[in-house]
Amino acid sequence: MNTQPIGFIDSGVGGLTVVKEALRQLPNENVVFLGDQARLPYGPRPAAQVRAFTWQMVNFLLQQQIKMLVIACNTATAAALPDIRQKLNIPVVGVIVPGSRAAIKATSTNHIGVIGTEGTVKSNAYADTIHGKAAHIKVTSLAAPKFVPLVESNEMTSPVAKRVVAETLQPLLHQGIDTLVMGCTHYPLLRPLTQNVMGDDVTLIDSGAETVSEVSMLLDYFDIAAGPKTQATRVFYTTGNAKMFDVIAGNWLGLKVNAQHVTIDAEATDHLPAAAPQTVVIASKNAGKVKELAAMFEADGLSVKSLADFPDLPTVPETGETFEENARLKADGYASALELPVVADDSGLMVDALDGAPGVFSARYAGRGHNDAANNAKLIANLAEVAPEQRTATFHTTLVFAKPNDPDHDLVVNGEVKGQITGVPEGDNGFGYDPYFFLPALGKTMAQLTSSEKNQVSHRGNAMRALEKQWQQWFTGKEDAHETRRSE
Ligand SMILES: O=P(O)(O)OP(=O)(O)OP(=O)(O)OC[C@H]1O[C@@H](n2cnc3c(O)ncnc32)[C@H](O)[C@@H]1O
Ligand SMILES: [Mg+2]
Repeated sequence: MNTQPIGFIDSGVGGLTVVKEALRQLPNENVVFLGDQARLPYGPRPAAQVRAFTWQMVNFLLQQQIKMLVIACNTATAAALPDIRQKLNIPVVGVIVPGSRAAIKATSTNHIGVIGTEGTVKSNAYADTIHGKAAHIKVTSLAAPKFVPLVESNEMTSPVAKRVVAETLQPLLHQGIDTLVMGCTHYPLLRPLTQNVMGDDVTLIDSGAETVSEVSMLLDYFDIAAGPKTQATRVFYTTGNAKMFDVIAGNWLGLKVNAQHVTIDAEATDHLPAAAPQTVVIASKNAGKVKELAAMFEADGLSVKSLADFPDLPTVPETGETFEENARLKADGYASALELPVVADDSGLMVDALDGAPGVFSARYAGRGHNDAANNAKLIANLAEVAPEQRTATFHTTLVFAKPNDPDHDLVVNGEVKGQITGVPEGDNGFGYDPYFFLPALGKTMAQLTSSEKNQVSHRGNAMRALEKQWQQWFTGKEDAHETRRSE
């Protein structure tokens, strides 16, 4: 009996598909998992770099006294398994041989498809392994580089995921493939979408699940299984964002996961060029705003989250006196709490006849129990004596984009639009003061515009266009200093 843990490593959350199978097949075993999300994805990286990163993960887990190592990542298995197996004196299991073996068993047309990351496909590891055992089988491999980002941003069932999966798998259809190897441990999280596109006649092989059968066999062979009375522990480490990891891992494993953030080699990470983020959080509780802001980032290929995705996060109070102060408070506060890049918007209506009110108090204009209707009622009451031509007003937005724990380098942009406050509300679109905000040039209120029409003229649209020009450069650290300085 041996109660030391089995170690699992992966570039991200994908290896959890193997852990899930291990919890099912080997419930008495202690498990320790490390995901290297800070340096994800591994797929496009050169093999030598994948090997170096994999060794850093291995060394971290060796300090946890593991009795067996599972490389729950196809890219890392293809790049590093022989080397690691040769140098460690504990059993080391990869995912490629078990997946290949299961595929050979399943095929009757003798044509196997393999999907994997660019690294796995380029290495030819599946084709070589399959041909080493059964040379007559035809193997068609296809890289699916968009799958890992979908899974890591928890987008497994979204319409975008559906489209990406259908488009990616297109070249594998109508070729007589009856067995498809999901050659990346992230892919089983997209299993329903994959099965749907390939059709029910195609057998999907989950290399990770097959790997656990091999682990089970080796535990017996080396006589190192944990005894039946073990109170099993499951420990999770990530080099990335622990909160995000907990959400995905918790859903997938059906456990309460409390991952610990670790740094396995800060020096190696520091030398890497900053990659553009995959996920951006819009730090707003206002669904109208989130919808308008999300459209831009999604068009730039990012996955967008909002505060609605993090319901337990404490609210950052808006105690500033200007739009910029409030937007900075929200962006910096949420970015450091979430350890993710965050965009915050502070916006409001400034009415000239009311000396710029409600201004930064636009959301809470009506005081306790405020809502859009109460705010609008107070606005109209305060303007009752003001002639229509004097009811000029400006909508203002300040957007602040913040990286985690770097408040001195926020990106700040502004946008405005001018109009007039009408006495009679018109239109059902938009939110807040939109039904009363009349645009003389269009002869309509903001609430009479569709969302894309509003975006073309609005304060937020103008600010977003300014942000769109700058954010990618700013994010990778090549920003022009004057764009980020604190405005007076
Ligand atoms: O702070 P968050 O969670 O982002 O949401 P909020 O609604 O409290 O946002 P603000 O503090 O920036 O207050 C902005 C208020 O200004 C008004 N407002 C801002 N942009 C608007 C728009 O495009 N159309 C109509 N009203 C708008 C509306 O009443 C908002 O509640
Ligand atoms: Mg607010």
